[in-house]
Amino acid sequence: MSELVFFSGTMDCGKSTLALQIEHNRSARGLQGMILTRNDRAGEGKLSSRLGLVTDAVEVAAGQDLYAHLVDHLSQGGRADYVIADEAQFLAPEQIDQLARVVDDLGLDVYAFGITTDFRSKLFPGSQRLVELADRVEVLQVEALCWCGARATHNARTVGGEMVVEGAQVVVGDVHHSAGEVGYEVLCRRHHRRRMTAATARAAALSPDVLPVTSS
Ligand SMILES: Nc1ncnc2c1ncn2[C@@H]1O[C@H](COP(=O)(O)OP(=O)(O)O)[C@@H](O)[C@H]1O
Ligand SMILES: Cc1cn([C@H]2C[C@H](O)[C@@H](COP(=O)(O)O)O2)c(=O)[nH]c1=O
Repeated sequence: MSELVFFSGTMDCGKSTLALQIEHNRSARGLQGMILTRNDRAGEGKLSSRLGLVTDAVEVAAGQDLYAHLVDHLSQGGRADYVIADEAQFLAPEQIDQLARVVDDLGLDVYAFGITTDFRSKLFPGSQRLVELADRVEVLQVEALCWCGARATHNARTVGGEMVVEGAQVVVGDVHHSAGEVGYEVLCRRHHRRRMTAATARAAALSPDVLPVTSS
């Protein structure tokens, strides 16, 4: 029975790497996947991992009907044995419904990869729909860690190392970024709630206010 599977986790936990591994293992056995993505950091029509692997993908457009895309592809003699959708948080809820229809009506497995929540710890609409519709939600085994060593469960957006809570939901970026740029950092819930990033924790530790007071 074909399935819609949502592989979810924070940024930088290995989702795209797993997508590329699934693709590699299936293509090594002669299967052919339809690889979809949207707004990958490597550029349009790319699915990339921080381990350096990258493959070509179909860049999903806003409003594109993904079920119709698959039907057109197959009816024109193209082949698709399964579907991989990376950065699935950026898909519209309707597009997730179309992927569910690909599973149910075309009998293809669909593997979707994405972050569940945004920098304000609110669900992305596409991820919400995936949680609602997926046959399985899989949390990745490799733990991304907060600066304190706890499992990272939340994505913070940072500017100059400080966490921000205002701004557009979608801003493409990375956990590795230059100083001053908008970037991201994964945190545990406790430190996300306290808006405490690695940089602000370091600054607080160095602050004279928190140095132990010596009694004389
Ligand atoms: N130099 C490295 N050596 C080993 N593993 C690395 C290295 N750089 C990145 N990684 C691994 O790659 C993961 C990020 O993979 P990626 O697929 O890009 O994440 P995601 O798609 O979830 O944002 C990191 O959590 C880490 O496990
Ligand atoms: C938290 C958050 C993230 N994004 C963007 C930043 C990246 O371009 C992607 C996530 O990619 P990854 O492969 O999982 O690292 O999402 C965003 O636009 N808005 C956010 O709130």
